Amino acid sequence: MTPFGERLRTLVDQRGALCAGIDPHASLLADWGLSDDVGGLERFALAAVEGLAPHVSCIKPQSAFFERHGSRGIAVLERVIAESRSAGALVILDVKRGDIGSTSQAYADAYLDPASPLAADAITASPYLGFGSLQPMIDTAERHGAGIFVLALTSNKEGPEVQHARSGGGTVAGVVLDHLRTLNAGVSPLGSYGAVVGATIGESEEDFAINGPILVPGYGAQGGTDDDLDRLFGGSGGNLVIPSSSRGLLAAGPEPAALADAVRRIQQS
Ligand SMILES: O=c1ccn([C@@H]2O[C@H](COP(=O)(O)O)[C@@H](O)[C@H]2O)c(=O)[nH]1
Repeated sequence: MTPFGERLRTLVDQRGALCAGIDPHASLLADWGLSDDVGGLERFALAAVEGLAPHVSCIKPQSAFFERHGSRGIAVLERVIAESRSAGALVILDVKRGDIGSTSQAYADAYLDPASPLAADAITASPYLGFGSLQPMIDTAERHGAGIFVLALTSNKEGPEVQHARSGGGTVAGVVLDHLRTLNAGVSPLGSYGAVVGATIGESEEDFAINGPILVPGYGAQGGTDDDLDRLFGGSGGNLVIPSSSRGLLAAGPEPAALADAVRRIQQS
């Protein structure tokens, strides 16, 4: 399998960098006139895939909103992954997994091994049990040409307590970025190991040049703007910045054509 970073680079050149999040909040189901049950979830998620997946490089389903509907919700997530990929998008499954190494392997088997029904092109992962605890995920991603986006500076206001803490000469987030830089070193056209950096983090002195993708949630509903993207990442050449919007796009539904228009408006802005 072609490595994730290379597949992402190619697709962004064709479709632009925007990532569309599929977060079936109960309030959005209500806004779309759907019931907060697995039937409503399925109609919501598949309409979102139809309107968004043919037009963006990445679809990012938020696993939690499917898990809250139990096993039938997970079955809908499997369809979202399969149908988004059929529409040509790469799927970044937002599961933020992280655990001791032996359990990390089980997460890797679930989400990164193509033999699994939940396999995605990439996942989000938490390094806060120590970056080395992610090694089974990294090895599995390497074997199957998948990607991993590791939380560095998250978009929520509580993140700095941990992520700005000092470790060695820099911050904890800086250590995470250093690990990613090392993993991606020398890879062309782009490494497969990305960072998650929120559009809402304000000023930052971190070095974001990791030769890999930077997934930027917080764009749209949380207040992040194009100016924030320019300010934070304008100078970090070699990266690929992937802004991700969920509620901001989904508010345009339920018509798939209206969702597609919302994508076009952002892509042209
Ligand atoms: O730092 C982070 C990491 C992940 N997220 C996730 O992204 C979406 C954001 O949804 P919006 O509706 O566009 O606000 C959501 O799934 C979060 O869990 C994040 O927001 N910040």
